[in-house]
Amino acid sequence: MMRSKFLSLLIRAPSVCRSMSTATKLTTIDVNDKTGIATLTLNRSPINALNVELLQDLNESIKEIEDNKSRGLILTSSNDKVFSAGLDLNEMYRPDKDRARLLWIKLQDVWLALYSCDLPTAAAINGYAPAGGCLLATVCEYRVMLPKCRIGFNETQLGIVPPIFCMFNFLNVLPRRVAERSLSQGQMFTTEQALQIGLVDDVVSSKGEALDKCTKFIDTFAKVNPLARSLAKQQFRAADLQRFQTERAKDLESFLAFINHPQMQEGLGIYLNSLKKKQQLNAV
Ligand SMILES: CCCC/C=C/CC(=O)SCCNC(=O)CCNC(=O)[C@H](O)C(C)(C)COP(=O)(O)OP(=O)(O)OC[C@H]1O[C@@H](n2cnc3c(N)ncnc32)[C@H](O)[C@@H]1OP(=O)(O)O
Repeated sequence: MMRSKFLSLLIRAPSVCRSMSTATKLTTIDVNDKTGIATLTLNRSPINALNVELLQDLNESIKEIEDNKSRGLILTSSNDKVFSAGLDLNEMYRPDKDRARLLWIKLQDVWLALYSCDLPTAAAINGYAPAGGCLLATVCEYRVMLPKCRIGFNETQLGIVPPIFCMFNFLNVLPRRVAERSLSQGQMFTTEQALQIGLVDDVVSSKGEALDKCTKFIDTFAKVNPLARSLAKQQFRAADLQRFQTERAKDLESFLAFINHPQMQEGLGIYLNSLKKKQQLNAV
């Protein structure tokens, strides 16, 4: 009797979240003790622009989640309007050479860690997700997004060639023709358009609902053997991973050559200024 009462209490116990990361990090990890799923939150104010430190913390957090044998990983943002603004343009404009190199290496590392992650991954896209933001969302296996946001690889609009790993992500999610066209045009999709073309799997009205949907997605694997699931995923991604490793060094050198080009620097300066001007206009 006592035992069954104890068991029923256990079953009914509310889910408890444990935080795994230290407060000094630009990411936080909360593990739901009931589901065993880890929520990894981007937490770099104001817009989760990906600088060296945020990418470093992301890498460490992904590793921590894998090492702690979580059942799945949900990626989201603490900002209620922006998932991630993509790469921190200040790291690319008039760059410090060593930091720029590090930035790209860390971005490659994050992509690799998520693309080859053993766990099921899902993105709760609770805000805008341009460029690097779209990369983080589309490297995951499932996406749910809030209305009135935008997502896409806008690189070519900025005169930037999207790296091959953007292509790998899109080809996993979109038909080839749509992937090629949207990458080469630098298209940004509204939430509704993203749902229509399959760039996101679902649309919900709150972050809480988005996290619930991601949990449900991860739960669809509950009865699947984890090793078989993980190896099946690796099998699908092996050719991309192989090509990435072959081209990784070249990809880094292209990025460095690209951002050090005077024309590119001029364009970046104008773009950064236009983003700041937008705020000045809003204040008038
Ligand atoms: C081979 C080379 C490959 C290189 C690949 C690059 C991939 C990339 O990721 S490039 C980055 C592309 N990102 C963007 O184009 C996003 C630009 N930003 C926006 O569209 C908007 O900021 C937003 C929709 C994300 C958010 O809008 P919101 O109104 O909430 O905020 P803002 O007032 O626009 O911005 C606040 C603040 O942040 C500055 N900022 C915005 N984006 C970036 C960024 N990516 N890097 C650095 N800084 C950024 C913006 O200028 C404002 O700054 P101030 O407060 O100083 O005015």
